[in-house]
Amino acid sequence: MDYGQLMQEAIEARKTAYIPYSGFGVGAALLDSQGHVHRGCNVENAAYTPGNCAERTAMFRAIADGHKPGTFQAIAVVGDTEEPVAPCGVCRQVLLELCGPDMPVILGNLKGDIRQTTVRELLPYAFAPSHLEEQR
Ligand SMILES: O=c1ccn([C@H]2C[C@H](O)[C@@H](CO)O2)c(=O)[nH]1
Ligand SMILES: [Zn+2]
Repeated sequence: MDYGQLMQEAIEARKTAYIPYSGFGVGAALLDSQGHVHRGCNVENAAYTPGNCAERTAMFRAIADGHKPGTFQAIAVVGDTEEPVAPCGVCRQVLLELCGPDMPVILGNLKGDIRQTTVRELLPYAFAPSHLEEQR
């Protein structure tokens, strides 16, 4: 599966977004170590705060299906945006935890613009799991 195909999966995932409040649909597609895709969409809530982003839906779905942190190959994310969609800060932190700093992140929009980056580029100087193990 190439990144173009992964983006197509994200575009499909976006169609299931539950977005009664923002109207802003996002889709994500996470590629696992076996080449299988885990789709995610954003899921909103009347109380707003409980809403979940597409990226986290895809990651949590894969973890719940038994995949281990650090074993994923790439994630594609898409929104109907002028520029390739920008993941929120919370998702960047979860991407670091579950996908690691070097994993490719493919950002896109419905016009077909693509931006390839990494988790490290999206979250520099990050607070990381390893910091909890440091002793003084
Ligand atoms: O990368 C992003 C950015 C935003 N959203 C969602 C959160 C909310 O449901 C809506 C508007 O912020 O879009 C995502 O799912 N992923
Ligand atoms: Zn997010």
